[in-house]
Amino acid sequence: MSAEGRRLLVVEDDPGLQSQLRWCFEGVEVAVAGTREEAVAELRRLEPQVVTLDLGLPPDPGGASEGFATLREILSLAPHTKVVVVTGREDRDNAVRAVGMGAYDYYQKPVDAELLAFAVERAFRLHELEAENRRLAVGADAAPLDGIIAASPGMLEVCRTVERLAPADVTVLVLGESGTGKELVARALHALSPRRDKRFVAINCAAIPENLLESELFGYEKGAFTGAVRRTPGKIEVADGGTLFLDEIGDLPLSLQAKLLRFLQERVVERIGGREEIPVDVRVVCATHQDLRALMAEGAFREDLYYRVSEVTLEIPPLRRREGDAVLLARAFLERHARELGRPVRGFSEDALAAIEAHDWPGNVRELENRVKRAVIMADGERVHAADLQLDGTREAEPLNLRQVREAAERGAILRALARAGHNVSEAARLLGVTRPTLYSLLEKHGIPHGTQAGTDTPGR
Ligand SMILES: Nc1ncnc2c1ncn2[C@@H]1O[C@H](COP(=O)(O)OP(=O)(O)OP(=O)(O)O)[C@@H](O)[C@H]1O
Repeated sequence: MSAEGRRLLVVEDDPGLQSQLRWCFEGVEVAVAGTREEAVAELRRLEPQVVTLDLGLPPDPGGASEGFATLREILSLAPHTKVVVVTGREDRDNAVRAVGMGAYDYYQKPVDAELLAFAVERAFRLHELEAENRRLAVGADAAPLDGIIAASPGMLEVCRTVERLAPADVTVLVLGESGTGKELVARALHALSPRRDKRFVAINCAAIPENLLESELFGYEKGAFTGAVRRTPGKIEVADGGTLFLDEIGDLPLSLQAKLLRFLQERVVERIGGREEIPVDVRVVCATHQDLRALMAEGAFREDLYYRVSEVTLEIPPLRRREGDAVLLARAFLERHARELGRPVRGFSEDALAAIEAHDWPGNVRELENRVKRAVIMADGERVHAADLQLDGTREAEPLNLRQVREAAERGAILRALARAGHNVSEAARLLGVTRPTLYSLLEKHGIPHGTQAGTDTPGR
């Protein structure tokens, strides 16, 4: 916001002081308000970074009740605003109370324009610094391991185990419900290992049909089957020197279980249609949300393979059993998505926080992230409410001004068009009835990411 310049709102009912203060701040756009209603209207219109607020406003010019009410309203609508309260000479108690309520500073009358200008200058500078810090802090949240947000004892223990296991080449089996962060843990094992500069190759055994899975894993020679037009290395080979992450190992068909077991024992692969044994040095990490012991009992999972892949097992607790993590994660996702989507959303209402804590999160962190992302798009004001998360509770957020409502509507329309157009910008522009360059500048304006998406088999991140 500060990129558009410094804006100051002077809330003062004395006409003499009003005209004096209007002109004493250089390089600052100034608006003046004489009452609480005017102040809130100007706050919505101007979006000032700094407000000077005379606590003695009508109908209580001798007291401070109206000033306090105004302060409360300003800080609830625009919490990052720096408010400098201006009080009578004898009124230090109220000044201190105002600071306790969240005002940035106080200034006692009689007004010395030069001194007040200093206080206002400091407030602008602090606002700019804080805005910069907020920008930098996004994503650098409590991170016991790079990329993993956690504070609960259960997850911190997982992180400590990851640190201990990462340097060793042991095969790790990561267990946990869907969406608990198993892939994230596998990536952390890679990132903290000496293999970090080589590739992390992920393959989801449940997502690929059996006949394709074999060629995906082991590769093939030219002419090995119809359509095999050129020699293609498999994922295992591609991961040479790095880490191979086999997700949903419980879904690996029995025929491939035998082949994988052979690879784990002998550390060589043979491409389909090939004769050569190719030595491959990979660290294998597997994951599943299934009960492998039950699968073994049914004969659906080989016992010898189980013992190979589970040299060490690591259990990721479900989100409902991580005390305090849901709110921590929700805050981090809100900051991240608000920034990426360019939405003016700053936090959660009380009812939203209560709902986040009360919810069972059957889809774990993935469900939480999806709900927060959706809420960031849907929220009308600065706060996300329980209703935006589609959790219980229905209190409506109050938008700051019409510009914010318009921007939210504009952004919503763009996101829907992009989704409908499969992220094809030309097609989305056509759906929206604007030119491609116009859409590009709108994407920039709203900070909506566009362009290619990262794959899962990029070299270690
Ligand atoms: N502790 C965490 N901190 C930050 N992000 C997390 C955390 N746990 C999970 N995530 C995010 O949640 C999403 C789901 O995580 P991930 O894909 O690792 O789960 P998974 O257990 O492998 O899921 P599945 O079993 O469905 O494959 C990802 O976007 C991941 O980045």
